[in-house]
Amino acid sequence: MIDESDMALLRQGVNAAKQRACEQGSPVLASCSLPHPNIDFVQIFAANHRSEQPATLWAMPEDNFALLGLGCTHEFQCPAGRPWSDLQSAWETRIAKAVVIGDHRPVLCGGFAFDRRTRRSKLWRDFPAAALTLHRYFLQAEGTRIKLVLNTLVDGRSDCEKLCDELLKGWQKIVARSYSPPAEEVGRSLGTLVSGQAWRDKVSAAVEAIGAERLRKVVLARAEQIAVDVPLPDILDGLRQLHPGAYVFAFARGRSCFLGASPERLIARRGNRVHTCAVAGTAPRHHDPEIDRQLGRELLISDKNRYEHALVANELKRALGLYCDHVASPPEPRLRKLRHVQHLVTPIRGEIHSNMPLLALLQQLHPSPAVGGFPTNEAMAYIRAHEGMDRGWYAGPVGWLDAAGDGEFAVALRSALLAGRDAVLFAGCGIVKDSKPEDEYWESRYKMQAMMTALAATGTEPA
Ligand SMILES: C=C(O[C@H]1C=CC=C(C(=O)O)[C@@H]1O)C(=O)O
Repeated sequence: MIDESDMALLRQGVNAAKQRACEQGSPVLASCSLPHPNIDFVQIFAANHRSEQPATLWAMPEDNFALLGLGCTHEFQCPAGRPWSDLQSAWETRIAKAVVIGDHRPVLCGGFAFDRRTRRSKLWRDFPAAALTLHRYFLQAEGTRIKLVLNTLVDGRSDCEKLCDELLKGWQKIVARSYSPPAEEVGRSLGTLVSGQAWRDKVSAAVEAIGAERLRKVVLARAEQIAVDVPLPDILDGLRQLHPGAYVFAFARGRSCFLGASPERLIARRGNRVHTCAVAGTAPRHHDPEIDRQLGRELLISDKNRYEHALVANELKRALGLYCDHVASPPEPRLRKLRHVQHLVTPIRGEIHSNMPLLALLQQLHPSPAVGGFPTNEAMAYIRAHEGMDRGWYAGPVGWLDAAGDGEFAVALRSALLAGRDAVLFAGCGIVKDSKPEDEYWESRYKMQAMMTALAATGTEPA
């Protein structure tokens, strides 16, 4: 696993960082990467997500790409009212002085709350408004190539030999640990979940508000609480297998694990190329292929869904255009078939101005009308006043950012917050002037199936 030559590299990095720390009088990051044999990311995450926090799992099964982060070397947060680009500046400052040994770029993983202006409820207390973590242990898989990255902060008085030894022993412990189910039921008090009927009423009220006010679209979300008996490794494997084209993610903090399989890319940056995607407008799937195709054809020509979709695509293009050249997208939305629903999608690309931080663009794109509404400010005010729940990280951006400013963030949809044997599932629907409460309710249920199936549970509807 980690042999003597790897240890020598680690020592070299840590010693160099100590020397730099002495010169500048402040701690320096040592980041060392080593090749690693094949290892099951899901098993390692599940076995360690409670003891090595924060813990991150990120997988794009179809692309054979996965990240796993355990423990914290440093967490970058963003105080309320400050732009997210501050977080990126702090990261750049840290990385400019770092000692990096190996052919990798250090990576931060984490997420942002949907609405930084609402106070976190008890349910989401372990999830800050904005948190990107430099994990102590980090694994990256691209195809069959796996790298282990060890990150540690070194100061002028650090005992380098001891630091290296602790890192090594820590990793050995992680690999040896096996998954154990949660010891007790958590039994959290979740407050009142909105009943199905009450939510339909909220949709009716939103349709009226859309008729009467400047508001043209608002996304209303709902939550369902269920009991879960499936072990975490099976849930995560289920997500990977059921949704190979999705972003499969899990973030463990405190007693909770926020996980999901999102179909929605908010931003991906490689060099100056950026890609986003409008995903809005939904129809169910059907096991009969002919009916399924018919549902798809109807979705493609549905005025209501095309309108709902166009608000998202236009707004994403506008926001991208503020920081990018050559913004381009196909003229018509396409159909994307997921396991339980089909969506209208419009991929959009551009070339970002070279000095523009990814997190500045991310903040421009979020909340898109796919999760907030249109116009954004009116929709957010409506959600705050009427939705009646804290979305936490649901519908917020989650993903990763590397030392060169490349990264990828998905919108945290098709997700649930798991604590012990409780799960709270979330789903929302874009409400426009022609929305029908009953249809939207069923749409939200289909969307929840993405998680329900992996949790192998049937939803219990609050009365
Ligand atoms: C807000 C959600 O979905 C969004 C993304 C795709 C389609 C949507 C729709 O058709 O309403 C929503 O805008 C969710 O899944 O919780």
